[in-house]
Amino acid sequence: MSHSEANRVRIFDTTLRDGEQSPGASMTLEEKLQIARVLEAMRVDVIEAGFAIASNGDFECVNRIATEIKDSTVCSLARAALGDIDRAGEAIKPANSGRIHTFIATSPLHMKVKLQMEPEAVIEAIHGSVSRACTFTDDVEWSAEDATRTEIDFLCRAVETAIKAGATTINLPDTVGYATPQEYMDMFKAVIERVPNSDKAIFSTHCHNDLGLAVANSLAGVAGGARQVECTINGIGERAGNAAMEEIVMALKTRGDVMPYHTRIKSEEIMRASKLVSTVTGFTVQNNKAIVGANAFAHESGIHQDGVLKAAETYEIMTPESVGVTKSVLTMGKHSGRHAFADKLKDLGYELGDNAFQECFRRFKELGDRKKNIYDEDIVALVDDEVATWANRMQVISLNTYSSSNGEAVANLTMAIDGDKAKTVTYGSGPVDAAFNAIKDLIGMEPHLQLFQVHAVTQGTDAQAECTVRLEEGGRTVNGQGAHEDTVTAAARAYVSAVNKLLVKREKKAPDEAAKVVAAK
Ligand SMILES: CC(=O)SCCNC(=O)CCNC(=O)[C@H](O)C(C)(C)COP(=O)(O)OP(=O)(O)OC[C@H]1O[C@@H](n2cnc3c(N)ncnc32)[C@H](O)[C@@H]1OP(=O)(O)O
Ligand SMILES: CC(C)C(=O)C(=O)O
Ligand SMILES: [Mg+2]
Repeated sequence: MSHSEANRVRIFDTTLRDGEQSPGASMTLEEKLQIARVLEAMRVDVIEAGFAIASNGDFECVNRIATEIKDSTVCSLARAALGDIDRAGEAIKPANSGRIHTFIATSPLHMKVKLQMEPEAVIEAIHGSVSRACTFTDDVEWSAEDATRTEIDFLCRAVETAIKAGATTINLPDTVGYATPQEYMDMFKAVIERVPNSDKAIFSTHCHNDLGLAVANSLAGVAGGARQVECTINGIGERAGNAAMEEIVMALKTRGDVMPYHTRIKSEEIMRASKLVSTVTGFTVQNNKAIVGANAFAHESGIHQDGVLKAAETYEIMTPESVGVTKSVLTMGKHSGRHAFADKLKDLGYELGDNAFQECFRRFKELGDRKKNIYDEDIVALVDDEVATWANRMQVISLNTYSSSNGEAVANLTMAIDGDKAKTVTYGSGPVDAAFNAIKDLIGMEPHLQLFQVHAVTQGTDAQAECTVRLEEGGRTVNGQGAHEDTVTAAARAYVSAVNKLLVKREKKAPDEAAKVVAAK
């Protein structure tokens, strides 16, 4: 990729102006300052801080940002009206580098219906507004609002007028997100070629996302000769939003082979900016949003996880670090495979033998079928439970319980006892009581239940339950744990785990007695 100045694309961020025009996205002065600081740290070229005439609050925001921000140009929007321009000029006065961005619509529809102005009057307004802006700063941008629905001859005349009056940046917005990439590129090519003084200005894109084409159109505009892109963090903005800055920056960075342009943006700051804008506006970022969505660097399917573990480039076209994400995530779920599961166990500090691993994986898949999100805590609970019961003499094979609010509960239990299957159907006052009675029936022991505790491993009604059972027998006290997404099964597993520990204690003291009890059933 060539890093010549001719191929440098300036990033003009309008999160604080067009972004704030999203219904419900209003920001306070302090919030705007916070965002402006992050934009400056990202090395954004121009920050459009607001529309100074809109309100005293907007004026103050532009003015404070102009006072504080030193490394980015600070800009205010203004209509083609002297009052607007004077207010914008006043607001940006303290800036190290200040810009006035003045605009007027040039499409037949907007001129006739909205402005109710003849085209000639619009041309005069362009000259007057740009000239006035130049009395405040030599950095003046002019925009042809609704450029993509403007007749090309008139657009060229308007652009020529603006440049003659002193505009150094010419913005050709797709105000209503109507253009296609080919059309947008052709418009830039035509204007740059036909306007005699076009070499005296930098051309700019400004795209809205009504057809989901804002980013594609912006990149097409760059291919057509634009060297400034107007965009917002997370793509927030009027209606369906503006072109998303993070997508433009990373598209140019990742595909320099076919788009030989560059920005000076520090892309590692992208995630921080995205999170801040989302928090401040309350607009959550969709999980599958490019670059900054929670799933942008997350892999759940086993084949992808296996690929990423072998070489991240198999399924990642940019590194998470390059956008400020610490690392990619292998999300554990029903689509995960053995490679990812083994990697997760290693991360969690487990080393399992082959049989235990296969059994844990089987239970993990079962859990995945039933539970939407599998957290690390679920896997820890599952593996601990499996490891704890692996070498045990007694295990719960299956348990079905039936209970109602006004009657006895029934438990239908199958257990493995020293390798043999044993079954029973038993009653109780509730499902847990029935399950415990069933276990006692099969093992032929009557330990005293001292404690029964349940807690949810993670959040949600599909969370696994982790149960603790404390049993006492002949002065020996043991705790057993069990985990399962079915609370009664978790309780039964905990009970049986405690019984196994009692048997171990018995064996240590009186091996014959332990053997007798188990053989009794
Ligand atoms: C495509 C865009 O994003 S453009 C920017 C849009 N952003 C905003 O509008 C947010 C801030 N806006 C505001 O606070 C207000 O609209 C203000 C302060 C700018 C104007 O408020 P008001 O004077 O009450 O006018 P109102 O908003 O109702 O109507 C807009 C007026 O500006 C005129 N106008 C619109 N664009 C321009 C322009 N570029 N140059 C000159 N006049 C314009 C309209 O024709 C209309 O004029 P009219 O009152 O003679 O009919
Ligand atoms: C003010 C202009 C640049 C604008 O936001 C648009 O046309 O979308
Ligand atoms: Mg806009």
